Amino acid sequence: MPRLAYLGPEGTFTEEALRLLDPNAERLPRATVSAALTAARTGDADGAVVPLENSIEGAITTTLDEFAWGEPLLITAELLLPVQFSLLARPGTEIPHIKRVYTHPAAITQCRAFISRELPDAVVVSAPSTAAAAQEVSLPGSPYDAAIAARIAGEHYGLVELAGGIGDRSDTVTRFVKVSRPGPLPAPTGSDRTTLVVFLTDDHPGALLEMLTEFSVRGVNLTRIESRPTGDGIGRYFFHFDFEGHVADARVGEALAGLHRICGEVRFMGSYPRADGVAPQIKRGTADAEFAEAGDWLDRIRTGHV
Ligand SMILES: O=C(O)C(=O)Cc1ccccc1
Repeated sequence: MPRLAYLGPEGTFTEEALRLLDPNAERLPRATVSAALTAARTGDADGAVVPLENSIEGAITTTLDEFAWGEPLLITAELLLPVQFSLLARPGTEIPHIKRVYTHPAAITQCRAFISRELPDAVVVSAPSTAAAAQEVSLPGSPYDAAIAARIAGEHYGLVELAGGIGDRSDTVTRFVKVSRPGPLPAPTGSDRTTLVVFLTDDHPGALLEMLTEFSVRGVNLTRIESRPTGDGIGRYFFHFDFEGHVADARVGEALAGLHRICGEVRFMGSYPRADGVAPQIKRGTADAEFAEAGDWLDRIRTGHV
């Protein structure tokens, strides 16, 4: 039974994602994404489940930066989870009396319309997670009047639901990933995704285009690209890429090798099954068999067998 750390406490969306990814895992709640990843790195846990991005606000930057700067980890699975938010409070609280709301920043950005319509005068404070907010609000002396969290977190911490489905959109999805210390890769399934972090050592005109060209000429379809500051001053960035395919695919392997040749550092973050099961688009001339045939053709030339 794997032991998986996650952004806790009990009742977070991350816990729901973990239960779906690995129903048999032992769950080890941690207070932050960083603490969950540290547990995976040190061996306190066999792996971790953390949020990576959502369909409204984009990346969870703590996760991206941990992946780039921390000890290497490997993504082995992903999950897309539709999330529904509820306004939760101690029994007896009424919406007009709510002055201070506590929740995770991703919930604040996804419930903006509700907050400005129903709680225009409330101060909204960032919490380490939605369930941490619900837990805090449940304490009798809490400085907060309400939390925004999953309905189940309200049930868990003895809060009542004052409003449900309060997200700006009903179709919001969060993408979670399971990570472990580097080891064997999940086998290719025919519907896979690969994640990389790429650092440039030599900034010059066209550097980003050169990276993109490595994908483009091999027919590799990108599914996410993100730039993050390196911290070394304004204008200094590194890049995250997600794209279709598995590193075992010839076109993906060739693109990686090309990036390795032209970029400062390429951190391979894993090839793993896609949660949506979508098969990659394979352009003419970029299938494994076509790469193999072209390699054989080149060998014949080089060995004088044309
Ligand atoms: O705080 C949580 O419950 C999390 O798992 C992070 C999060 C917050 C809001 C939307 C999706 C994930």
